[in-house]
Amino acid sequence: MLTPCFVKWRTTLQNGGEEGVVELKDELNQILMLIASRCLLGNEVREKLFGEIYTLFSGIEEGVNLVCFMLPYMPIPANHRRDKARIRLTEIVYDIMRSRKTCDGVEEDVLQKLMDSRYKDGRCTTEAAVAGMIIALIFAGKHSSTIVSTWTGACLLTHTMFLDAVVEEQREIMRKYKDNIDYNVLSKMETLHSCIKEAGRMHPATLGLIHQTQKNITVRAKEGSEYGIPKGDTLVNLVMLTSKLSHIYKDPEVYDPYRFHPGREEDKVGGKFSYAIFGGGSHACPGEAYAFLQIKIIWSHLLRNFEIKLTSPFPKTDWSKFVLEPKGKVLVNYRRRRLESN
Ligand code: HEM
Repeated sequence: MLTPCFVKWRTTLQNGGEEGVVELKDELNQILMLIASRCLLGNEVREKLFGEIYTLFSGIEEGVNLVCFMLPYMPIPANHRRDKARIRLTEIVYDIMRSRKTCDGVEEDVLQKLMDSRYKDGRCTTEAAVAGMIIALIFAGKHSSTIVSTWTGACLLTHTMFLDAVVEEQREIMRKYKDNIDYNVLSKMETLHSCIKEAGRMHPATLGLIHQTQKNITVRAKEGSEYGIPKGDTLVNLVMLTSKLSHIYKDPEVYDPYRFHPGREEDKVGGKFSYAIFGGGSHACPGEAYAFLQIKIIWSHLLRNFEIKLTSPFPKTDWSKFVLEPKGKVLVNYRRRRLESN
């Protein structure tokens, strides 16, 4: 299903040549938009509307900063562009849904699943609800994955030991499975998986999680003291702090993907919420497995087909954004290669 996305992306990445310099965040954003539009929205978008949808989502993403979050209705250009983009995206989704209904077309994508879904009481989903859910899903799926895959690249390209380990893992995969990368093969890329997971821990996309307690609970601190929290209270987990707690993660400021491997498993030391990059509880991210899958597909493809070097300094975090992303341009030099399996 994803091969056409890579073919389309390769043309952009290569820009006609075998080597060059590209801005990594932008490239990853494009491939993730291609994947999202194929898997979530369907063929119509990827074939005919990709450029427009890409621009509209950039308009929405521009509105994901702290000012727009605190003052969502303030008449500033970012809020205006976000709202205009949302209206146009809804129109596009309505058109796709209506044309599928008119032509009796059935596609294999999430949009179709939402269109065919029913509420518990038997009612069909409304057009407005489907459009809202699909736009939210694309945003949730593409934006955070772009950020985590860019941090993964920046971390790997500056840590030779782990880059070599991931490349060796790809060689091993190629020896065994050639280029037949399916779901099962992706689940065998354990080193790459840990490198992505560790990039997420070091650079969490989420500033904090805000949840409301549904019942009275008791929380025990590490020294043993207990705190009662009444039902209805709002709790905030500052993920960028909790993912660096030194009694859970040894040398938390060091990029060390092996901390998740058997024998160490530091993400389990503090209980099930030690690793909260994807949230937790009843509102935990439902797209976690999908996110790992797409980031693994992208980086395994890149490492097998390109030699890549980071040419700009290691990026800083952009604290003005609501979803924390690498600040400024992340430039990489690429040269096409075919990774030899022996
Ligand atoms: C690396 C990529 C991703 C990261 C870091 C991420 C992170 C998160 C976080 C922190 C939350 C809030 C959880 C909480 O409040 O406890 C969340 C919620 C959510 N995510 Fe993700 N996510 C990613 C990818 C995806 C993908 C690929 C999808 C779907 C295609 C997705 C769909 C959602 C949805 C629908 C929610 C709301 C869940 C609810 O409120 O019940 N996410 N995500």
